[in-house]
Amino acid sequence: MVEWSTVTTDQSPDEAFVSFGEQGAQLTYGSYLRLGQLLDSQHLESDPPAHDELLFITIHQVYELWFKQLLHEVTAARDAMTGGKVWWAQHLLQRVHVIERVLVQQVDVLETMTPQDFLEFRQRLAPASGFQSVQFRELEFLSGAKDATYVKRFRGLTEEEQQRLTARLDEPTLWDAFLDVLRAHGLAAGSDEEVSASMRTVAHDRSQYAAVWALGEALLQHDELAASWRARHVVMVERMIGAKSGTGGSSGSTYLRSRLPMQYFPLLWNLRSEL
Ligand code: HEM
Ligand SMILES: N[C@@H](CC(=O)c1ccccc1NC=O)C(=O)O
Repeated sequence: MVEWSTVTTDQSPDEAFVSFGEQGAQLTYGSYLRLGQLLDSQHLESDPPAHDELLFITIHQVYELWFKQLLHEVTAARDAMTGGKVWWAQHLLQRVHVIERVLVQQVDVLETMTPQDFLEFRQRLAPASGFQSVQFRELEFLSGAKDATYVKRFRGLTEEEQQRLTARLDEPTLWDAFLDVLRAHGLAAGSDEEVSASMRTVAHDRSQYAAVWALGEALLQHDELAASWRARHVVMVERMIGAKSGTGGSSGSTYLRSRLPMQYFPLLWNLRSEL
């Protein structure tokens, strides 16, 4: 059997390890990832501490980190479409889909919490609510579902958050960028009727318009995955709080169910009826 001591090296294994990657600035795993800040950001409202509140905070923070990543990818995908780099937009949208599947599946983790255990700290949360997630709303606006009334309905936004949302209302959406792609391929994209006719052309001549068809399908997938998240969220909400009103002041599941039919790209869905 070969022992550590028989390995031929002019350094002991310990010294070799210590010297590895320590040139110049003293970057460490923890300093690079700012773990001091990150792991000191879970502050419970309940007192005495409710066991499940750490899970509740952690899961929301993980969602917000992924929302940040999604905004990064979706913005870049939009810009790639407008800039004529359809292949890059396609690549980024595939990543967006994988992250969105993770977001849907993550509901399973929170559903290991029982309604009784949630009620131990729920009353401490009002008037806060997921309704106030600025990044979630930014993603909706960026995807195509702009609704200025949400900016007014938000209470307690910081100046910076207000500006971020207003900026998203002013900037082009994924859908605007897709219309740029249609035009770049010589397809009309003025009115809804023109866009629908162009999409029928694309659908019926896929060998000619393969990249445009694939991009439309990637957008539809993004839309479908957002719908999946809303559907899982509302069922989880009914499991946790039934028909109670929400801490954010809405009717709760009735409000959330009214949001289920939302579509980012209605013309891509209508196309299915016209084929
Ligand atoms: C125990 C788990 C949860 C319950 C009971 C719950 C409940 C609710 C309720 C009742 C609303 C409607 C607004 C209001 O509060 O009046 C809402 C909205 C929302 N929640 Fe949750 N939620 C839960 C977990 C989550 C998680 C993990 C996220 C992830 C970020 C989230 C994100 C959102 C968002 C983005 C909205 C706004 C939806 C929209 O306006 O379409 N929620 N939630
Ligand atoms: N709106 C939820 C509470 C809740 O889930 C929540 C509270 C504060 C921050 C984020 C939350 N998540 C989703 O709404 C409720 O009515 O029970």
